[in-house]
Amino acid sequence: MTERFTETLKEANATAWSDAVDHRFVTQLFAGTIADEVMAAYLIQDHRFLDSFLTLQGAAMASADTFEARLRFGRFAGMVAGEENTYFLRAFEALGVSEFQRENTPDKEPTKGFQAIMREAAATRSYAAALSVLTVAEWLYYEWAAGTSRALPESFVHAEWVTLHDNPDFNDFVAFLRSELDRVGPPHADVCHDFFSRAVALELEFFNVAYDQ
Ligand SMILES: Cc1ncc(CO)c(N)n1
Repeated sequence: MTERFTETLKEANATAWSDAVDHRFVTQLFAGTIADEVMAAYLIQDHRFLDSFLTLQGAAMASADTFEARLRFGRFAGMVAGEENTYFLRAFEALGVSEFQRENTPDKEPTKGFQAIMREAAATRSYAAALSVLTVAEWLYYEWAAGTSRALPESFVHAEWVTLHDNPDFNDFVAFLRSELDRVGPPHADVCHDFFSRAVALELEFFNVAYDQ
């Protein structure tokens, strides 16, 4: 049997992929030992990630070739714009992050990098390109969140960041993204490899810079 296209993409980026999945951010998140300043710095940047992520989902919805896919993107975008966004607002409150602080914190490099690659992928109007970036973002998060049987941390700020990326709907969305990229990616393999590997590198950097204070 030939290997799945998405497996080939992941294997081509195996080192950066596992460095991100096994990052100390993840270990400390599960242990509940992550410093509040690190979690706050990460979430401030990630709330901006969410904005560009929704933009790219809109582009994927527009460029998808089936009604079924558009329905799936629509449902997921509703969850992100709803309960996931609400998690951020509750977490900022619990961590004592004010709106002033959020507005006056500059974008870090990986945040800018994600905004740029998502804009770039959207501008190609290629479903395969959009899927390559979306698949990295969701599949890599699925792997660190669902890949182990670790107990959930106590604080909702930590625990819900895990369960947002390990629940039946999220896991189904990851499976959907992979099967879509397996289906439409191979004729555009070079473009997919390019977007996929740049997105994996950004994921690793995104975790790294949460520790730069
Ligand atoms: C940086 C980053 N990658 C992936 C996800 C999952 O959506 C996220 N929230 N943030």
